[in-house]
Amino acid sequence: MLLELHNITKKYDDTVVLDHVSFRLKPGVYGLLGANGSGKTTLFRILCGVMKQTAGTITYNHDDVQSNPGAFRSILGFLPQDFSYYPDFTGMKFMLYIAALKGINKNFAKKRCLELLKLVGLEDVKHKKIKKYSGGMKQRLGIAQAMINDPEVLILDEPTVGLDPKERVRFRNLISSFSENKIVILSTHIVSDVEYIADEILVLKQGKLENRGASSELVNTIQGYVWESIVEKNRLDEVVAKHVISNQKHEATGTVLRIISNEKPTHNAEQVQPTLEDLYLYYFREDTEK
Ligand SMILES: Nc1ncnc2c1ncn2[C@@H]1O[C@H](COP(=O)(O)OP(=O)(O)OP(=O)(O)O)[C@@H](O)[C@H]1O
Repeated sequence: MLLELHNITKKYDDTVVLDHVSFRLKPGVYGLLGANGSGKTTLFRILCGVMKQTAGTITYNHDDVQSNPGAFRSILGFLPQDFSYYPDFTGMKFMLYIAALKGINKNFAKKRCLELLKLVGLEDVKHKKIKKYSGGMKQRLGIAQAMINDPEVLILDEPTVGLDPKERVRFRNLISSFSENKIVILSTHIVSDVEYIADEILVLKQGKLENRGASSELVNTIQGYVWESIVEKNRLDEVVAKHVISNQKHEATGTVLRIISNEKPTHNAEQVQPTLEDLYLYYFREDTEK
């Protein structure tokens, strides 16, 4: 299994939204990390054949996927960001409906849908209407429908948006358990979603693949740029205004600031070990300030 993007470029009129994005993915979990508007959804839509790139090619096992879209679609599972559920359908009916759309044999479909609903923890509510499901339950149904054809490539666009921390953890565990011998690509701007489960993180910034690597490798690239400093109350506003602040904690002696800066930001600042959250702020400081 080898998915390769070669110089994928997408323009809307004169605006370049994806700029020569190239990467090769073998089985594993990949976190596509980017601020809002960095091009994640556009990239996924192109990968899934919903949209055509302006230039570049995509190959799967060295075959051009767009010259035989049916073949690629049959091994692809997709959970779009704006996935629409039919609120009056039950979970089971919805799964059977998706199975029918994918042309799965009726007898097999029932067995497969039950199996998947069980796997995502919706067995007990399979005959309940989706409008009664919580956000987390809907997302779990979303992943179940994306898995219906036992895909080799699974694409999940911001699957954890709107989930509470407990559901997020559950969702992450689910993805890990599904990921064996699959290429799973998951986009998010929530760092903790990918920090633990992604084998590799792809950082997309303003349409360009800025960096890729294991979380620890990427974090090492900002070694020396993360600081902690105790700042007295009367200087707090000034320091906060001048720097990218990753965290603020009020203590009796003053405020402890975690600061992202190429240079020592205050006289008493001390270097600390960076985290992936710091890396995100380092890459997307302009985007997050907007
Ligand atoms: N149909 C369109 N016409 C023009 N510009 C578009 C169109 N669709 C998206 N864009 C622009 O392309 C850029 C990338 O959008 P995209 O939705 O791919 O980003 P994203 O990383 O998925 O962001 P988000 O996390 O907000 O969904 C944005 O600047 C967006 O405004």
